[in-house]
Amino acid sequence: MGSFAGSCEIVEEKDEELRMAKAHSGRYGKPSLGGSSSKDSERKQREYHGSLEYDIDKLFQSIPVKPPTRRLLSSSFHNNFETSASAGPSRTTSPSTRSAMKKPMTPQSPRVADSLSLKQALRDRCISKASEMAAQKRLSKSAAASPRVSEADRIKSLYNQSTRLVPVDKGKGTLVSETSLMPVNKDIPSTSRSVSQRSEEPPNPVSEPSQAGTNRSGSCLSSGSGDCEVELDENVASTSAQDDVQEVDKHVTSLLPSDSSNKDNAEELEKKILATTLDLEQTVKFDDSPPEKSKTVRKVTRMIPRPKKKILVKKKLKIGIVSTKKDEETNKLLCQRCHCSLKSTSIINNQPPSYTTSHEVADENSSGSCNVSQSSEAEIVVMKQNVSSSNNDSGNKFEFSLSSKDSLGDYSRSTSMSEESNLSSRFSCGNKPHMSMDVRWEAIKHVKLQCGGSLGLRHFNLLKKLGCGDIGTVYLAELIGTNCLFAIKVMDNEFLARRKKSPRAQAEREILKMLDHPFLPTLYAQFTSDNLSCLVMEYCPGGDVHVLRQKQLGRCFPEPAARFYVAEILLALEYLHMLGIIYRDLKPENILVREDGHIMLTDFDLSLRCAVNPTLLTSTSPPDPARMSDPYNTSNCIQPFCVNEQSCQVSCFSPRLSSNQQQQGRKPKLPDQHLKRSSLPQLVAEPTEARSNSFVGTHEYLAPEIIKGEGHGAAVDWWTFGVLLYELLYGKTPFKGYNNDQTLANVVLENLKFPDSPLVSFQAKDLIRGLLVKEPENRFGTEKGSAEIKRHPFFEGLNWALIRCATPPELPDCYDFGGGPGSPGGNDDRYLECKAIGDHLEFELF
Ligand SMILES: Nc1ncnc2c1ncn2[C@@H]1O[C@H](COP(=O)(O)OP(=O)(O)OP(=O)(O)O)[C@@H](O)[C@H]1O
Repeated sequence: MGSFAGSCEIVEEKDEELRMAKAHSGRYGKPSLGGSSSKDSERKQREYHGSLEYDIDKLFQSIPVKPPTRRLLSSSFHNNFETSASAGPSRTTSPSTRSAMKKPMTPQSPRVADSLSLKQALRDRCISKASEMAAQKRLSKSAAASPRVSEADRIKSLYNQSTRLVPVDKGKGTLVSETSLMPVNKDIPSTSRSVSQRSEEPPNPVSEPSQAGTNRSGSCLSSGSGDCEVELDENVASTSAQDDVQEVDKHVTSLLPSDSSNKDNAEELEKKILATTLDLEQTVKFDDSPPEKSKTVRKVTRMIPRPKKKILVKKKLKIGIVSTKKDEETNKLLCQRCHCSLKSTSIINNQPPSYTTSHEVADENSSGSCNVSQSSEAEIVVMKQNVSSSNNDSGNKFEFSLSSKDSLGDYSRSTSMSEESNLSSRFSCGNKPHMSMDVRWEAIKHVKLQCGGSLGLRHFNLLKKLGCGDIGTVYLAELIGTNCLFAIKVMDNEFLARRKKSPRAQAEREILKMLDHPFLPTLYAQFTSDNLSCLVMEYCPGGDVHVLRQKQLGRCFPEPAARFYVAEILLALEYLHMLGIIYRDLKPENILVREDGHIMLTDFDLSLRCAVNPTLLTSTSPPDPARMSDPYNTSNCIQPFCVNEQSCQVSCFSPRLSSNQQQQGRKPKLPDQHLKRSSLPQLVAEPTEARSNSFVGTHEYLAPEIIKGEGHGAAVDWWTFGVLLYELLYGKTPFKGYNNDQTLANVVLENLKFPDSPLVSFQAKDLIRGLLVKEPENRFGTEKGSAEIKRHPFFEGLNWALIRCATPPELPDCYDFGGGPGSPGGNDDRYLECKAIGDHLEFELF
């Protein structure tokens, strides 16, 4: 109150104060007696000036008093108070306000009795006003926080989830690599203390994820399409995060039930809180205890947005390669780093060139920076991998080594892991049967033969840059002396090592070597040249599906086209899962379009490798003739060139009945109605037990379990598959928010909604609904993998075995080969410059 009165009345003149003081001393003081009494009166006057009474009197003076009715007075005060309050401190300079304030200061002083009652009224009024304001403040807070108990509970539980150490499911024996779970320090009594203790620890630099990102510590995982992919670094403590943590604690505490009915406000606030919580979910790890008893070391990390151009390392490395015109006798390649020339024996009589370079040999023999000793002739790769197993506590890390005679993956290996039999059979395939008739194999073989087996960058004409990723740059290249085009991914080993991205590059390389599928890239060769690691892959001239979608009418695909693309993706994912590869980065940007319009899924550096145990689910029922006309039947192909998909899967991947089924002679549980009608066995090769705690992917495509940090497995690929289908059909992703945090919050909390337009079939929506189930255990595909998805009515009538012979959707005219040597736009003198701009490393071709 004092402050109210004071602030209201401070504008009045001094003489008026004096007058009031006198009146006051007259009223309450004793009569003055001589000199001492004058001193006395001065003292009293001083005391009075600082007293509450003075304030009240001042306030009183400012009010136009109409003695007959106290009510009127109150109301009048109220009005004046509001006026003055709204005028704020600037009242002192506002003439209008001042005049208003002066108004009550008319000479008509009220009588003492009136004054007392008025004072009381004023005091009451001020107190009630203050308490009213405080109450309003409280109300607005609590109203915003929790009008609906269920919402609050939901958020609280989400918060709790985020703060809980991921439980180990002993029954399933799934969780591995829980390296992100910090031990609980019971000695640390409070939240803030635990945070500060953490921040006192020496800063721990960003650490690289274990193979394929199986823990939460590590560096930013990204690929260059402008989306953000993040991987948490739990080792970086920050004091600002401490504030955030406390803020979230406060938020969550305030989410207690209240009686407010302001639902809209509350929802908005909840979302905000959730966004903060979610953000912190990524950045902070708590324990389960209530804040005041928190004992856990909080690990702070930061979401790192994925820029179009990757922020990498500060490095200035220039490697230039110059080649002279093709028809010249000597095809020179100049290294800009040391300006040595890479000699070529030229293209004489159409002989492929052969080059020698001193440091290329050295590079090939050096282990580089990625713990991999490489050469095009022989290679020993040591990989560590976290694999799910029934022994979930240990994480069951295993290690295996691969050796190769040939860079294309003819391996012999030694491993302690029995489940690898299927992997080894893939490795031994060597020359990619589905591409065995491909002229590009022949061309590569031919050049290798000519140059003594040591294929290098010098054998290629780099025609143009196709794109820049997080770990390397991809060029369109022509194998010199042939008309064969390739996409070459060039990665700088030193750079990768410095940025601790070598394991990602290695994982990608290893996965590429394993692949042999029409909808996945073929790796034709790999070599290391000038400390640059190069992967020679199949070139896709059709661009990516993201760009292709932008070119569609309404920026979305017609349903048949979308169905075609997702069907091919489904087969690719099925194959990857069979190999124990969880892809984890499905999005249109990673789906390239081949020249023939079919697709190719690329980019495996975020993929997780794990054990898989393909299981053949059989039925003992006799063959059902009706199934031959079953639209879901995939083996009724009459085309001579068609390989029966199911029998192929059986023979290629040697699935076996699960040991339980074999031992108990039990009839396996059938996956669905369609299978019940079928007598053919069904292959389920889903790595259902794989678990990772990495935070990887692209915001709009991240599965809820990744966001919540609950640990994830192969089901994330079925979630992203649902998001993909949605985006292809509707031209946008289902949970996109106005920023990344909002998107993450939406993924976890928002219900799936379908726009009214474009019109999409019930089947498509039904499939999307099944895939975008937030709980992975209830998600379509989780249990039986692609087998159950393929049988969904959305794919009715699709002949899976023949899809690669089907006519793809029509492509817009977007082929661009960039011109070859000698062709318009072609560039015969080539420079490959690897330069660093800030933190960004870029290879330039000019
Ligand atoms: N085989 C290919 N054929 C045609 N273009 C390709 C091929 N491979 C890659 N590209 C293009 O090169 C770009 C960079 O590819 P890259 O895989 O290095 O990066 P990314 O997809 O951003 O992934 P990341 O950053 O995770 O490595 C891609 O966006 C794609 O457009």
